[in-house]
Amino acid sequence: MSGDGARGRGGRAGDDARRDAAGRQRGEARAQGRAGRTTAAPAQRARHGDPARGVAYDTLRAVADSDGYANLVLPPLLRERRIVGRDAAFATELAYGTLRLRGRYDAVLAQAASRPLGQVDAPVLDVLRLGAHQVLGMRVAPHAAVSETVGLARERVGAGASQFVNAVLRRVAERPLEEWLERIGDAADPGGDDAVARLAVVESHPAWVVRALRESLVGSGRSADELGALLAADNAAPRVTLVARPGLVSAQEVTAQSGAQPAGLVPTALVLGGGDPGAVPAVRDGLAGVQDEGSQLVTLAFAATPVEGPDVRWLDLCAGPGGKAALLGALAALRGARLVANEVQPHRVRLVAQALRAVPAGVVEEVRTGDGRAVGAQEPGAYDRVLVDAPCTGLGALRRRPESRWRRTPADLGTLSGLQRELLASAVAAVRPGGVVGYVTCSPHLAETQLVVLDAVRAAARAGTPVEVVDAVPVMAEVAPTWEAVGGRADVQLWPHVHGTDAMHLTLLRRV
Ligand SMILES: C[S@@+](CC[C@H](N)C(=O)[O-])C[C@H]1O[C@@H](n2cnc3c(N)ncnc32)[C@H](O)[C@@H]1O
Repeated sequence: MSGDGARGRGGRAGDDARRDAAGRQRGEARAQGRAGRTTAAPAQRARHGDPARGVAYDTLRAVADSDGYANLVLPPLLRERRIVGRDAAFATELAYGTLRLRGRYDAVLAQAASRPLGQVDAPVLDVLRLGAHQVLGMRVAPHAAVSETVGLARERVGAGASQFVNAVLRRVAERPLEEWLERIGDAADPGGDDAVARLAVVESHPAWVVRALRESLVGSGRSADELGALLAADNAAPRVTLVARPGLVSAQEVTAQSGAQPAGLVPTALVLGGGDPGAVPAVRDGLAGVQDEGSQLVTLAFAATPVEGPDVRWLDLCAGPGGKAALLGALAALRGARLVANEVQPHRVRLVAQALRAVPAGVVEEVRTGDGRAVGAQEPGAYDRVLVDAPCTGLGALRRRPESRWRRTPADLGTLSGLQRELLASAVAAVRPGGVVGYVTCSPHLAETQLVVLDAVRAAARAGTPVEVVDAVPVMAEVAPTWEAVGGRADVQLWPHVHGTDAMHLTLLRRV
């Protein structure tokens, strides 16, 4: 099951061996009584209890109270409190894992608690969730997970609540994960005929997301039987993948600097075994970056698609924060092309400029702030290639954004797919006949992928700027030889449980 997967994968067993029974790290120095696990002063530790658990709790509260994003809230808190190394890794797994598996743990807690969860104050419920993840999803000894979490409750939400937390977590710790999964699955699906309801609670996804992902699997030529594996993959921490930007740095150089090893699908992608990617010299200098292998693959495939005629002016229509733009910039430099990077949000435009800092002078024609929907009318037929990496629900990157599955609603689809249609229509107008448009989402939802493309092809014909779908199979054979096309489809749909990437979608279109 994914909870086991989350703790079993990623080589954390070594870390676990070095923690004491309370989930605390026992480095050599600490074991010899020479050092604590953080740089916080002893007085501060005594006042604030376990800093790693405290930071995970504060992250959950910020996500709940201020609509924060865990991946934006947690890193600065770790820095501020000088929590580093294995402590930081422990806090990160505790916060992110708890957020991903919230639905599963709430179902467990609902059975273990003496009162309905709706009557439990939100801060107390967050403490309980953190405790449940330590007991059921991490290798923390149950008695220690309970006592440390009770300590956290006493400190943050009061003595009365801590007794309640103690009682509930003791009940949670009475059964192994597998038994809880049976129980919560049976409670959600008493008749044994509602696989979606069972998977939703066991694999901790909203039911509408489970249904949508099942449709996406089937619609992209895969089997609905893969659904459980897909959901489980969403619950595992993603590996950290680096991109060695071609022409700026070689994969071998990045490996020599970081120990990162080939990811497997595309030659630019390397998996970092551990450590801070920002400390790798090539990353610091912008020659390499942190980028999911799926993002690299769709960018490489877009750039490798043949255009008819000149191939000198490229546009990245939705460029922020600039990961794909930086890879495109590196490729453009090698191929004698120029790149325009467009983004609507000014603060993200600054990130694009930063991402492009290592691309040779003269290659980046412009990094601009603008509404991509207007570009087709403003610059008709002005580009040889246009990439539309569209704003989307992110349902393909749920493992990376731990809270997002609980925030998204089906209503988001309506708003986003309207915007996606407009952006794709603008891209089609901005590319010249013979040129190529790449339509990319980090969502596999059919309403954001195949349906948007279908409408765009029809709309383009009506608008007098017809396009055809380009078969991605020969392009993929060139950029990712191990990739296997499914069901004769011309587009590309990647999956975390199959490819180890985000569930990125790519359709290639050519103006005729
Ligand atoms: C999926 S992200 C792009 C990620 C980026 N290509 C990368 O690899 O780093 C979508 C981007 O589209 C931007 N966006 C949203 N609406 C837009 C519009 N009307 N015009 C241009 N960009 C837009 C968002 O601000 C966001 O930065």
